[in-house]
Amino acid sequence: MGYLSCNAESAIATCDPYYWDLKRKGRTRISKPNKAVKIRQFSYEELVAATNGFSAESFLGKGSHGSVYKAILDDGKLVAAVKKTKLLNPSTTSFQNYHHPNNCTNCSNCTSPAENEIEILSRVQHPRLVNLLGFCADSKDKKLLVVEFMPNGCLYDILHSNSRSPPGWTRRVRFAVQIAKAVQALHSSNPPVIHRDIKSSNVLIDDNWNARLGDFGLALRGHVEDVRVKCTPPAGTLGYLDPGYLAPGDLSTKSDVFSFGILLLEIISGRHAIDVNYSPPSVVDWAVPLIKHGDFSGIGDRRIGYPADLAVIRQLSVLAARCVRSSAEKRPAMAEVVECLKIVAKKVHAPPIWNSFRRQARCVESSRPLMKWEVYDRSEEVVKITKLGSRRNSKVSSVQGAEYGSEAIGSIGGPMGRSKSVGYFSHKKMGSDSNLGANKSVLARRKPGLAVKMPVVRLSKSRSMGVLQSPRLVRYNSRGYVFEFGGKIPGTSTELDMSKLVISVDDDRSEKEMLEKPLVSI
Ligand SMILES: Nc1ncnc2c1ncn2[C@@H]1O[C@H](COP(=O)(O)OP(=O)(O)OP(=O)(O)O)[C@@H](O)[C@H]1O
Repeated sequence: MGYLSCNAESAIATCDPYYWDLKRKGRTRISKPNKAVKIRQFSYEELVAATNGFSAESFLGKGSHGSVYKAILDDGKLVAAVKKTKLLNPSTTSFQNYHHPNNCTNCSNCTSPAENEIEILSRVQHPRLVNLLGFCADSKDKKLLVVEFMPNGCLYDILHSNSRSPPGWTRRVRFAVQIAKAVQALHSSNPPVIHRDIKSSNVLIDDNWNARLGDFGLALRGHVEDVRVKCTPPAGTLGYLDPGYLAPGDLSTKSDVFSFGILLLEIISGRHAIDVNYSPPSVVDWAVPLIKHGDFSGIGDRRIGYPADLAVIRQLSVLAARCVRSSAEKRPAMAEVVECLKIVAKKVHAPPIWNSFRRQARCVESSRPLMKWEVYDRSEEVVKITKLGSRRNSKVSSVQGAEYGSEAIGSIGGPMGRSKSVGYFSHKKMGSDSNLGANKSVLARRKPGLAVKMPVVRLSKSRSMGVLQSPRLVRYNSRGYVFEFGGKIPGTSTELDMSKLVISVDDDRSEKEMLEKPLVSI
């Protein structure tokens, strides 16, 4: 995507330099000025050798400022990414357009994105950033950046690629928390750093599948009085850019909050920031009216269905809507965004017993209206946990009521009804002799055309209790398969009737793995 620039050199930028947000909240702890991080200086020859002469095999991708290559350094002990900026055309480069008349060395108009990135990343390091390892200057004194290598691509590809299954809610929320923490770290550093280009293609995924914020070519570090901040014209990526950031003086940390809000909408919906296939094309113009009307069901990514706790979508959507408010002052600070997301993360994480089978389940009451992407008929929708003489089973019911009592989505308005999650069962509550005489429907995501292999559903507790097999395929549509199966676990006396329980599988494994391995292992 292109960069937007406008000439407004005289205004003064603000980036909450006096920490008004923190002071207003009674938190006056101000971090010490960031010390310079020790970074390494590489020789050009070293990088040429490490990238095999910047070969096609080492090529990782191309951005608006240049190309990125994989580099193997230190006899294979260090794998890094080398960012090689292209030769700059003075007529098209924004920083050249705004060249400071005095040719100062302190102004971002007079430094290249690579120099800017080195300047900032040599001061700020954080586990959620793509950190700088070193740099190098070529024979023409053009800077090359050496940054941490991110082997799992960028969030943009993960969200929008058709060739892999989209991430589930747990992973999406985890990414959102990690990106928010990265932005918060920038905003709370001293002096603050405003990234100005938060977008899914600048979020890279490390070898542990953690999200890292990268690409500091447009970032600004400084206080209101700094020449660098005062002279820098607006920039960013269309679709993510704060509409109120029209002159240098409009800049604040809240511009990043806006871009983060767009990114959050993208994470929730799987929609591009701008997509002409939608009306309106802008994700914010599309999503905010839906959120205002409480139509959270229309926001979630249709490819993955619902999270176990529907409050997850509601809370994410409301937070995103707050981030993209047109009035910058009304947007939350990133510290607040992080706190909100941590709460959502607790909801999206199932308790340990359910984590063990890495999927989420939900019961749906018959009174709830059908959601747009649900694949089962209303006739199958009646879900009830019935007590059949077991004290243990009654606990299961009451646990659900207690968990959801304060979080009834239906009370927010809109088409979402109150839902109950079987994800809140614990093996203690089920007891050692629980019986799952069950009729269940299991919905698994599945690509059309793949042969169906019937899953084995293991039912056990802390120890394996039995195996429920031979599920019956009820139907298939483009969203997946619905299985219905029943049976009793051997050696049990009480019965928990989970008739018409609907389990939607939110599983990050591949489709193949998901069908070949047991769907449910309690
Ligand atoms: N540290 C890294 N490790 C692995 N791949 C990277 C790394 N940094 C960038 N890449 C890859 O290189 C490509 C170009 O990245 P770059 O940051 O230059 O541009 P971009 O963010 O895609 O676009 P723009 O410059 O317009 O923001 C991207 O596809 C990205 O996946």
